[in-house]
Amino acid sequence: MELLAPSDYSARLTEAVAALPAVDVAVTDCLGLVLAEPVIARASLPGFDNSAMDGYAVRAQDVPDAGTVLPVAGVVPAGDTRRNRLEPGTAWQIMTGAPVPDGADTVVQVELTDGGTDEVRFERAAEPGVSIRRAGEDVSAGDEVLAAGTRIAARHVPVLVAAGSATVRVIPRPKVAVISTGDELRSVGDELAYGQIIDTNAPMLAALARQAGFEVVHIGRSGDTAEAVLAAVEQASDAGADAIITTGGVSAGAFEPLKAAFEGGSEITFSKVAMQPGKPQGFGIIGDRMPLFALPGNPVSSLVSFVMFVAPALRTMAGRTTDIAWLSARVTKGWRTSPGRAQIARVRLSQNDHGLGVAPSGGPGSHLMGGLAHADALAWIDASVDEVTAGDEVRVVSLEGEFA
Ligand SMILES: Nc1nc2c(c(=O)[nH]1)N[C@H]1C(S)=C(S)[C@@H](COP(=O)(O)OP(=O)(O)OC[C@H]3O[C@@H](n4cnc5c(N)ncnc54)[C@H](O)[C@@H]3O)O[C@H]1N2
Ligand code: MOO
Repeated sequence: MELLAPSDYSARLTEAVAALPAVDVAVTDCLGLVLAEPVIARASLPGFDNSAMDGYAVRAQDVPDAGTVLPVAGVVPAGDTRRNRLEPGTAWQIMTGAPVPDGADTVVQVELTDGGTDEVRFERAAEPGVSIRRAGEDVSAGDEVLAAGTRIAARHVPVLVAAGSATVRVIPRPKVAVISTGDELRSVGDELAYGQIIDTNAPMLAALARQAGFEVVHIGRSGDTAEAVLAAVEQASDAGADAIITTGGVSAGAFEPLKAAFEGGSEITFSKVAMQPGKPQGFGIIGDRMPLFALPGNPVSSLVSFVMFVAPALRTMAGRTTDIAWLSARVTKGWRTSPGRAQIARVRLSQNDHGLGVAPSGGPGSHLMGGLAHADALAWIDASVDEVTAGDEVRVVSLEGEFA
């Protein structure tokens, strides 16, 4: 079977999926989601002229000199819903955020006065237009405050909330189900007979999916028969999943349950990708538009496949970027790699005077979980390269964030 270039394989997956249908979500619950429509301000911001300082609202012309004394008409606290009026020759004591009385054209901060409550003495002449935050100077009602396609971050929340909509139309977070396959698998805490191992891939893939910003709705496991796989897939889809990730059973052994369940049908295509780890892959759309990613069983192969192929496709479903957040780093200690397949190497990053440095972390075996825990990034090494040497520039993606 011909080896596919990783980029071609990834494109095949991202092109086969689509953004989920938009839904309305409370503005307070939309962190990390992508706007399906622009957000239009229902109200101007600020909503009214208000004071930027604690002090006195006056007409500047009434405070022409240092030493001017004016009677204080009252106090305007923040939240005052009265429509106050300033009579010429008087002052209102005013607090930060309080509405400026009609007729006042400036605010003198309290530090420049004697702070009086019945009458107030000013230390210097007042300038017009000081310390007033004008209605609409930030946002005007009807303005587009956020464009469709914006992924909501904390910095967007104030304007989103203040703009006055209780809900926003967003693309929901894809719901993911994870299924591990293999008769040898047991759960953490179970007694292991000789030949059995703990299922590490299902918990790892669930963690990867959550780390990348998706929701996990089901974690299942299947034995090594086609019937068991099909039953597990049905359970995952009953759990409300938008996408299913399986691990194991996609290579050349005598018991390859994913292949047994789907090979020969038209739904899942099994491929070999020119990448190490992560060569054997399966993907297809099953039933009613359900993407199924069939990843290799070796734990590191599974992790690399998630970062390289599954996460970009799930991001497409979430309306997010397909791009992986590659950074450029300079190799500080070299390593050998076997040519023919792109190597996705486990590495550690360091910061040095020249920028980001990168060194290998552990061996290349796809079963090495201890070493994986010490790597904090993956480095892309082209298929044509057989030796990476100190000083080479390589692309790396951090394993700490969302990979995008
Ligand atoms: N004759 C060949 N053998 C293999 C080939 C090949 O091309 N020809 N490819 C190798 C490569 S590369 C990979 S990667 C693996 C992929 O194997 P499968 O996807 O079929 O996965 P399994 O055989 O089920 O398991 C492989 C390995 O990983 C362990 N495993 C599986 N699931 C889990 C889990 N949930 N948690 C922890 N560990 C798991 C499993 O016990 C095996 O050791 O195939 C190579 N073989
Ligand atoms: O492709 Mo396998 O993932 O090399 O170990």
